Amino acid sequence: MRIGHGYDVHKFGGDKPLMLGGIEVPHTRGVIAHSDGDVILHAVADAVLGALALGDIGHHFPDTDAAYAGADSAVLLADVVSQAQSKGFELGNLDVTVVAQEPRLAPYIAKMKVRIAQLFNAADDSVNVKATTTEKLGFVGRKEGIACHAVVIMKAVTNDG
Ligand SMILES: Nc1ccn([C@@H]2O[C@H](COP(=O)(O)O)[C@@H](O)[C@H]2O)c(=O)n1
Ligand SMILES: C[C@@]1(CO)OP(=O)(O)OP(=O)(O)OC[C@H]1O
Repeated sequence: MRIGHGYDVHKFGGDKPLMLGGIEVPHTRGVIAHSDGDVILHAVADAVLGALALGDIGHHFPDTDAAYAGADSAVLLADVVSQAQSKGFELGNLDVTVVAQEPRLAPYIAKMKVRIAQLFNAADDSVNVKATTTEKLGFVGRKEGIACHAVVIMKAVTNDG
């Protein structure tokens, strides 16, 4: 088993829809990013890459590469999952904490969970997504952006079935 941690931040702004956990979350503001700016999927991808000692998403999908302009982060995560499979690893479990003063995410958490599990070809109960504010403290509290932490266990694929 291998453990990995991922962390990402994106600043509110721009004119893109707000993508979080692979779904569009209705909000007055999106975030500034080279890709679609899905801070949850970026943290998750970094956690998986970390678990397998494969670097980070900036290394695999550089923000200087026009190929990733407006990229669907679900496609980037699927690529990372495929790299993990090639190394003989699959999802054990994933725990995500998204840190946002706004918008209120509780109504969308279940859908994010299902979408992320789908991207791993894993059972829904392998994935947990939770949200917290920072009680109006710091850049998140000032509603300047959204942060996300992800912790993952990747387990070796067994062929005893
Ligand atoms: N963007 C957010 C942040 C939090 N929640 C939910 O509210 C609960 C209380 O948040 P605290 O910051 O006081 O811990 C939290 O447990 C989340 O369920 C939310 O929906 N959206
Ligand atoms: C996802 C990538 C893809 O170009 O760009 P951004 O959307 O800017 O996201 P970030 O988390 O800053 O960095 C990783 C990038 O490689």
